[in-house]
Amino acid sequence: MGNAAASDASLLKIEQAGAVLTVGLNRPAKRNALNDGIILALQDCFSAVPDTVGAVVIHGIGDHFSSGLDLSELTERDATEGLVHSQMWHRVFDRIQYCRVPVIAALRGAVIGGGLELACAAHIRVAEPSAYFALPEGQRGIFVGGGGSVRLPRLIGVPRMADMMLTGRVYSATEGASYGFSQYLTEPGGSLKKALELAERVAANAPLTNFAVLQALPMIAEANPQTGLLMESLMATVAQSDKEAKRRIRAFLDRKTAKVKPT
Ligand SMILES: COc1cc(/C=C/C(=O)SCCNC(=O)CCNC(=O)[C@H](O)C(C)(C)COP(=O)(O)OP(=O)(O)OC[C@H]2O[C@@H](n3cnc4c(N)ncnc43)[C@H](O)[C@@H]2OP(=O)(O)O)ccc1O
Repeated sequence: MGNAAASDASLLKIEQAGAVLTVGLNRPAKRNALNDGIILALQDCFSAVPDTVGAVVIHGIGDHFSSGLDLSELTERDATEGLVHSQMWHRVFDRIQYCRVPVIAALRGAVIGGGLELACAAHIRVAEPSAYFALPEGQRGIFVGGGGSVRLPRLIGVPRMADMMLTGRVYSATEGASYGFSQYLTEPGGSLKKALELAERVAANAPLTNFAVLQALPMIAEANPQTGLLMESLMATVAQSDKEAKRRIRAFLDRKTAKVKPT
C-alpha cells in the first residue's frame, strides 16, 4: 500500500433521498475496479453514515458492480504490504457488515473477486440477470484478500466456494440466487430499483429491530444453541420493552397500520 494511499471521494457517488443513502462505485471506465482511493472512500462513507439514514444501497455506476481489486496496484506489492493491504480491506468491509443500518447491494454485470467480497459484506443482495459472479484469483496466482474466504462459504457453502476458487468459473445470476448468494433476482435492469424499494422498507423498521438483526442475529446464529437461545431471549425482551415497539403494536391493535399481506 505505501504511505501515498488516500481516499478519493470522486470515486463514490453518494446521494441521500429521505432515509436512504445511495452509494455508487464511480469508476466505470475501469469497471469499478477497487483501488485504494475507492476502498478508503468507502471507509470514510461507512464511518460517517448520518443519523438521518435508515438504510444504505451500494451499487456500481455503469454496466458492472465491480471487477474486483485494481490489479495494477498489485504488481509492485511485497508480502508485508500485502498483509497490511488485506487487513485494510477487512477493516473497511467490516464497517459495512457492522453498519448501524441495513446495507443492500444492487448487482449487475461483473461482480468479481474483491467486488464479490464487497457484496458479501452487505446484508441483502439483489441481482439482475446480467450479474455474474467469479473468483479469478486462482488464475491470477493470488488468494482472496477481502474477507471472502470467511463470508462467502457461510452463504454458499465450502464446496461451492472451493469450486469458485479453484476453477474461476463464472456463476450466473440464476446460480447466485439458487445457491443463496443473492436473495432477489429482478427483471433486466431492475436491481437498483428493487434495492431502493427494499431500502425504504427496511429503513421504516424500528431502529432496535434492525440493530438486533444486524448485530445480534449473526452472533446468535453462530453461538452454541444454549447461548444462542439466551441471547435471543435477552434481545427479544429488550426489543419488546422499547416504547417504539409498544407504539407499533398499539397501532396494529387499533387497526391503524397495515396487515401482513403477500407482495
Ligand atoms: C491479494 O490480496 C488481495 C486481493 C484482493 C482481491 C483480488 C481480486 O479481486 S482478483 C480479481 C481481479 N479482477 C479480475 O481479474 C477481472 C479483470 N477484468 C475483466 O475480466 C474485465 O475487465 C471485465 C470486468 C469482465 C469487463 O470486461 P470489459 O467490459 O470488456 O472491459 P475491459 O476492456 O476488460 O476493461 C476496461 C478497462 O478496465 C480495466 N480493468 C478492468 N478490470 C480491472 C481490474 N480488476 N483491475 C485493473 N483494471 C481493470 C481494464 O484494464 C481496461 O482498462 P483500459 O485502460 O485498457 O481501458 C483483495 C484484497 C487483497 O489484499
